[in-house]
Amino acid sequence: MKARILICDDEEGIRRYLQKMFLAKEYDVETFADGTSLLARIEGGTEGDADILLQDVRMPDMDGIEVLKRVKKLRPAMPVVVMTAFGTIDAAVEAIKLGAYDYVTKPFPKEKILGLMENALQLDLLMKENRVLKEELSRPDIPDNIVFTSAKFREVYDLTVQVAGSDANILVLGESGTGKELIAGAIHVNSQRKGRRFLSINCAALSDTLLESQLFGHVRGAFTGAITTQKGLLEEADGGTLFLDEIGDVSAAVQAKLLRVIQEREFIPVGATKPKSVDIRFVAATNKDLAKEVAAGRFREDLYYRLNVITIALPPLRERREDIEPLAMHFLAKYARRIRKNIRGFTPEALQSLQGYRWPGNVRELENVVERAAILTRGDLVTPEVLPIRPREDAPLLRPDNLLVSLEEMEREHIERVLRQTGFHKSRTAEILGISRKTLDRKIVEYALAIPGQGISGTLDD
Ligand SMILES: Nc1ncnc2c1ncn2[C@@H]1O[C@H](COP(=O)(O)OP(=O)(O)OP(=O)(O)O)[C@@H](O)[C@H]1O
Repeated sequence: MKARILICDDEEGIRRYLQKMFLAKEYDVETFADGTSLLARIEGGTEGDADILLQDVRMPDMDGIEVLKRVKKLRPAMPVVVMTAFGTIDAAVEAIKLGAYDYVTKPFPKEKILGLMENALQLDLLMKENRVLKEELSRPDIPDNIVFTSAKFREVYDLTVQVAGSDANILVLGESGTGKELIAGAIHVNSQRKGRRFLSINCAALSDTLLESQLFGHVRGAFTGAITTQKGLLEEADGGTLFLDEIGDVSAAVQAKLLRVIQEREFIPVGATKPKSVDIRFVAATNKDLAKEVAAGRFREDLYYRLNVITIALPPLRERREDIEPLAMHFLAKYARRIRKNIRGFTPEALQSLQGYRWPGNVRELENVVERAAILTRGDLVTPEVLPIRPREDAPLLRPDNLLVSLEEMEREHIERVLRQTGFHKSRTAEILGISRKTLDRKIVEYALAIPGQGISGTLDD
């Protein structure tokens, strides 16, 4: 698709020169002789109908900087390149501060302006793609993908749909990997807010400072490294639903700030002075016993009551074994399709072994096990050999007494065992081991531990 360029300059000669040059490069071009007509065009247009603006900072009818400010307000994401005359470098600096992509000083060679515009358009395209990807990533598998046959889960699902419309905050409880995020997504799509955004954040995976800036956003210069103003998830999720995973891990300071958002429906971005108001439904989840955390003084009681207007408790997989087969078939179809293999199902022995296992990591562990099996299976049925679940793996490792191993080896084995037991849930593993998430990530890389679905860990990302 051709990019559409808006050009605003009071000199007719420049307008004609630029128009001819861009048309020759197959761009669509619209020209404007003053700020008023340019703003009228942008105001009347729709999002996405112009890709970039090339604007003179000197205008006959109004200050070019003022025009830029208004343009940025109307179309914050549209890249703007400003043209300045010799001796007006201050205006160029001001324009960049206000969010212009770059500037050129007149007179400019043709190649320079063409190159600059192409770069700006390229960057804009990347940013757009990035935004789409981010949205896709934050979207969980929703209803169609909730698989179950057990009466226990049916009860939970019915309750979910029933309370979804109420707009009350909801607390989802359940062991790691039981589908808490999936249920949060189902609450969102069954609510009035379904046209708006569903965003989620794992409160345990981030340091306090990072969590705060992710949630509340920050203004430029709020802390070292804050080179631009960044909107937080609260602002992004305005009108929609925000899923706070592992709420039980939030520090006292962030708990206080969250309480304020829920009570007053407003928050202050990090480094800002003025509050912003928001309308958000909160769905929080934890695998901790929050009531116990409250009793122990680690979680604010008032926040607990604000979040826990309604509770949905997800049963662990071992208490609803009827769901194992349909879930296994669902994941097998998903992963076989992804790797383009034709696998019909499981042999009776494989199925039996799936049904006999305790599933400490619940559905997430089952999904990982099936994904691995899909990769390793050669025929059209999954056999027990490719299922990395043996009753032995639940049992402690036995080793002849005379076989002495290093502390390191012990550490490696222990970390691996806990990872397995939690269904490769890193935050939970770190908690059990009494180390930070960061340390755990480092050790996973150091010991080259295999995380299902990720292969051998080579990065520090989750
Ligand atoms: N009933 C279900 N049907 C289909 N997929 C499911 C179901 N329950 C869970 N899953 C899948 O299992 C994985 C783990 O689920 P989810 O992330 O919702 O669990 P969670 O309880 O939020 O985990 P954690 O406490 O570790 O954050 C996801 O990939 C999810 O899609």
